[in-house]
Amino acid sequence: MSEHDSNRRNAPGAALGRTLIIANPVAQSGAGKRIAGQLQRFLALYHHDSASFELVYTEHMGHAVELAEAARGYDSVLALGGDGVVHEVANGIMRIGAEHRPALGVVPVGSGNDFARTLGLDDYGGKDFARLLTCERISLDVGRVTYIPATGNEGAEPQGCGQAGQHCTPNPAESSPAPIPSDILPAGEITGTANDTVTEYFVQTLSFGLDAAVAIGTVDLRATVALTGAPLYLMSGAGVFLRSFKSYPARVSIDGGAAQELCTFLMAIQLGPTYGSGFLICPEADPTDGRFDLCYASGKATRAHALALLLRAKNGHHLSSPLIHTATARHLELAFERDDYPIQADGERIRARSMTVDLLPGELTVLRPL
Ligand SMILES: Nc1ncnc2c1ncn2[C@@H]1O[C@H](COP(=O)(O)OP(=O)(O)OP(=O)(O)O)[C@@H](O)[C@H]1O
Repeated sequence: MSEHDSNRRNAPGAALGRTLIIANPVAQSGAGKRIAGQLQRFLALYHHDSASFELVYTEHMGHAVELAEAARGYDSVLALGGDGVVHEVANGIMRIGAEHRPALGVVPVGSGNDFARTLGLDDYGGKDFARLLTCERISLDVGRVTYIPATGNEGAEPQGCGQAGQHCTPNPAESSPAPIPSDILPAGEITGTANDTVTEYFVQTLSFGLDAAVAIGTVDLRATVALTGAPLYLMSGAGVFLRSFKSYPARVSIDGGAAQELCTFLMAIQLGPTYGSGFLICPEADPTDGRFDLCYASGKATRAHALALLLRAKNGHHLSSPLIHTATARHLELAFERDDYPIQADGERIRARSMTVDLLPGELTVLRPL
């Protein structure tokens, strides 16, 4: 190898190779566009070969899936935005055959940034671009969820859960989730023929129940309040606990075991340890260990008790409660009593009556800053 080649290989940014940056201009209330411009200027000044970077802006929800799917031939795709855009870019990349799949990198400019936190980018201020150029390629596990999209109107109100108590028999008028516009399409790919089965991937979190309602609630809230990060999630959480507190009866089978009837107010299936902008729901979760970490609540809980538990999850202190259960898994079958449960994958809403969840070990190459 010549000295020139060696310098080039060790130059900042060499690990990225030919790179497509997919930027959400409206992420974090418009900060996405400003930070993408700053990144472009930084790369033009400091990178050894600025021609190997291309920047493209998303124009609408779901666009990042299409842009990433078309990135075959690139070495890396950087998702600039929040967890929603990371989710879409990951889904686009996963549609590319494994041998041609670019690596996923993140420039976190969002409200939650939980996937970035898993990669050690929690103190990223949107300006530390040099860190992007010194990174390593690692293989991370990916979650795959398969479901038939639901319309959101089927099923009776939950009838309660035996021992679970008052919280399982809510007043329907105060507890029905807001209807979801029909133009919100899943990030996943329609793979079925008869039933339009959707296959969708996630890189950080899949959950249903009150925690998912809080994440979904931030979407509307951020349009009206100038908050981001944990304060945004706490405000959304206050609304959910005041207006929509209830449990979500579900039938859950883990790794092919007998189905359990759960009356739970939350169930999280995690690849990384946090969701909801840093809530440490599964502190031991590790996206390189080939398994999901699960956390679910089961048993009688009042509204105040459930709220206290969720707040304690900010630091992982919820785990000492007898209501909280943990497990690990590679395969889950979930069936819900209704098809309008709040369900989120990396913060994006899914609407389904049942779903199958599988772990794909080491399927995604990810750029982790050193
Ligand atoms: N150009 C666009 N116009 C409107 N919405 C868009 C556009 N590009 C992407 N979106 C949608 O914006 C939503 C949120 O994007 P993103 O996750 O990047 O930022 P955020 O909401 O600020 O952060 P977080 O997801 O971490 O809370 C996603 O559902 C995405 O599909």
